[in-house]
Amino acid sequence: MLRRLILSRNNTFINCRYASQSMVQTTVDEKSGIATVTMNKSPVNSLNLEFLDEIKTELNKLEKDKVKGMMLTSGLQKIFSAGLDITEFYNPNPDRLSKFWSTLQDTWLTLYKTPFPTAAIINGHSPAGGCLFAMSCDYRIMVGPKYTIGLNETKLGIVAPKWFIDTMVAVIGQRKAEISLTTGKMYTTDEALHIGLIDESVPDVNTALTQGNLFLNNFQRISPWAYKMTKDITRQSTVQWLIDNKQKDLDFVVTYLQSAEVQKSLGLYLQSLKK
Ligand SMILES: CC/C=C\C/C=C\C/C=C\CC/C=C/CC(=O)SCCNC(=O)CCNC(=O)[C@H](O)C(C)(C)COP(=O)(O)OP(=O)(O)OC[C@H]1O[C@@H](n2cnc3c(N)ncnc32)[C@H](O)[C@@H]1OP(=O)(O)O
Repeated sequence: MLRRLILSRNNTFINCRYASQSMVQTTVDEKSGIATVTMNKSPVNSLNLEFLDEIKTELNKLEKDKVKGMMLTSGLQKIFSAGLDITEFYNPNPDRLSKFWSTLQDTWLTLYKTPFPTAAIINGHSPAGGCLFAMSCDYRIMVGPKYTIGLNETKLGIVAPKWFIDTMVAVIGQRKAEISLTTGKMYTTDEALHIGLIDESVPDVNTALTQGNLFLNNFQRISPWAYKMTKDITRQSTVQWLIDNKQKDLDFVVTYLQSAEVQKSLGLYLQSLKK
């Protein structure tokens, strides 16, 4: 791991930690203690095993370094994240599929439970797993108006797992989540703001980062212990369900994803993407 100091947008020095050929770049503003984690896996930030592992490792490092907050964003032009890498579960190797799903569970738990406040800077499309990661942050700022966000699993002929669904219910409520999930709706920025899936819509990424810093700076005046306890209590039932059902969730998903019917739907969906 290499470290260097670079000059940030607001002319303060930031501590930049990066690994050669890394898919995740992190900078930490020395003054505010706020980290920016940038996902950078071309072409669409699809979440495969190695990428998830890198994100999880980075989040754990930030926790160890006691950062004061974290913004999650994308280094790609128009995509926050295309969600889970479909090639991990289309014609999969069963061992790798198990490893992939356990890593997804652990990465999500790490992100959802961070002891520091988090903001998603959604600077591009954010379907499915991309939407899950954005919803797992404490606050969402999306660059409008061109991009879309949502849990579109039914459009792929698959079902969002219970913990994806519970995460969405926690953000927009049961009724809106049910409609969103069953229809696989991808919302425009304006629509997402209207239903509360995002907290702010802004015209460009610089404004999004400024607003993200503003949100995270609110916590300078909040006790970290009070913050963490409140977040733990609020998110407890969703987190605990997965902790208690990790193996069951894994076994079910691995079997379900390898069924002929699901594989057929995924094949057709992948073909439509290539077109
Ligand atoms: C009974 C059941 C009960 C309980 C449930 C139990 C189990 C459930 C089990 C499993 C659930 C699994 C959950 C999955 C959640 C997911 O995240 S699935 C992924 C969903 N993602 C998408 O649908 C996004 C698809 N992509 C797009 O819409 C567009 O690509 C995007 C808008 C992101 C970008 O558009 P554009 O810039 O035009 O790029 P391209 O479309 O040309 O794409 C570039 C290349 O990237 C490939 N690609 C795109 N997305 C993915 C992806 N998610 N995974 C892998 N590859 C992807 C695309 O094919 C192009 O490849 P090419 O260059 O043509 O080779």
